[in-house]
Amino acid sequence: MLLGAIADDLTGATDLALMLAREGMKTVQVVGTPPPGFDLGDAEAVVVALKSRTIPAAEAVALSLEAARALREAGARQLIFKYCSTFDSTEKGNIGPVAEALMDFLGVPLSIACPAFPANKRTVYRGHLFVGDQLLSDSPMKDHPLTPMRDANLVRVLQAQTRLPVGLVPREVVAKGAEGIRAAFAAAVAEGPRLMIVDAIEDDDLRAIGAAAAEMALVTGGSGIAIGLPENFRRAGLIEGRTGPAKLEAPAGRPVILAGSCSAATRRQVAAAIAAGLPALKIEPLAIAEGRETAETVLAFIAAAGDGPALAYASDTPEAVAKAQAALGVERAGALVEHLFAEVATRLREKGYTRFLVAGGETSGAVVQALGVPALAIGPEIDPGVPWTLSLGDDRPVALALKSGNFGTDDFFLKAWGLLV
Ligand SMILES: Nc1ncnc2c1ncn2[C@@H]1O[C@H](COP(=O)(O)OP(=O)(O)OP(=O)(O)O)[C@@H](O)[C@H]1O
Ligand SMILES: O=C(O)[C@@H](O)C(=O)CO
Repeated sequence: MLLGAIADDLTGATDLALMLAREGMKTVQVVGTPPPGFDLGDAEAVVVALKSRTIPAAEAVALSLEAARALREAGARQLIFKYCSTFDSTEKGNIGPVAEALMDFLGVPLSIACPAFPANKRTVYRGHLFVGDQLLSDSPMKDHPLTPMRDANLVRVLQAQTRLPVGLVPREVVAKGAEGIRAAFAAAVAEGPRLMIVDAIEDDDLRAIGAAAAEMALVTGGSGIAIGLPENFRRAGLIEGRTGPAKLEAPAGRPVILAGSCSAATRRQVAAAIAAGLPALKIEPLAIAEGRETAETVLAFIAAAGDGPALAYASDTPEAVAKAQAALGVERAGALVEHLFAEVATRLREKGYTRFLVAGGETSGAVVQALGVPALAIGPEIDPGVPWTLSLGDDRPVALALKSGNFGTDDFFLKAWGLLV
């Protein structure tokens, strides 16, 4: 094992694991910190998926340190702390506190922070994060229920979360390539900044940053920050070049789509699936609360839908979500949907369903936890940031596509199945 990663949510971990696999590392994703002796096979990279994005900072730090210790003990020479490409955090954290604690743990003088993921239109320029053509603070992320992002200046955002001085490696330095970036890192160590936001607007920037960070014990960022790291190990003769699988051999069984994400991309995907004639059942939190919608009603719908994938979705407009939240409370509205999907997924597996496409990070977390999946092998890319995966270490394996809310093209729910054999 060469590279260890700690991701602050499940779909983010899958996103990173795909990046590492695509760039040629044998990669395994584990759900939570693996216990001592956990069989990691011949993995060269291991991504630990935590659920630490919005929990209290002290808890996020403790969980991340536990994962870091396990990864180091398993042999990791370099660690990645993976967070969202939209830098999802609050004034208190958890990006700053976790990065700081991991630097202390590893005893390193300098680390970097770069959420850029150009394939999904997240770029950093002069320290400012863009989502497509908009500054982060003008994007829909400004209204996120848990981590509203109202400042696009990442130096300022990160500085509010850490005692360590935060600096910037601007694009004109990144454009000089690995040598130039390495010189900027050396200057920072001499001058005082300990955490550097690094500009990146295209994959070549990230590859140069990766090469410059070959000796850095900790890097932090979105999945894009990993794009250039496998090449360092390849150059050192520690891994062989190889490309990931084009298709995934999924266990025989029926398919289903469970969408608990209300993000704009997911809502477009739901609309496209309905327009294409997929059997679709809309689930409303109020109907669950009043007992009108239950696991039985959802299972009956899915069973009646035939052999192709049926869609059960709670995805709704911001207005409808706000209404449900006003009636039930934010937490209860979310929990009702998550628990229902978790129960439906468990019972579907008992009925022989083996192919699950789940939309939404929290929703995926609830489903994977309910299915008791300990680890995931990474299969082919459906869209940037979303692979098919195969559950590992359980006796009834399932194929899972765990989609971050805002990832994927509009026809994602339709085209994903073509990558399974
Ligand atoms: N109609 C609804 N009303 C209120 N809450 C809902 C509704 N539908 C889903 N939810 C809840 O909203 C939350 C959506 O979070 P989730 O992380 O699954 O999706 P996302 O935020 O789009 O994805 P990601 O975290 O990957 O960006 C879940 O807790 C889900 O149960
Ligand atoms: O980086 C991203 O955007 C995703 O992997 C993610 O973490 C979404 O929650």
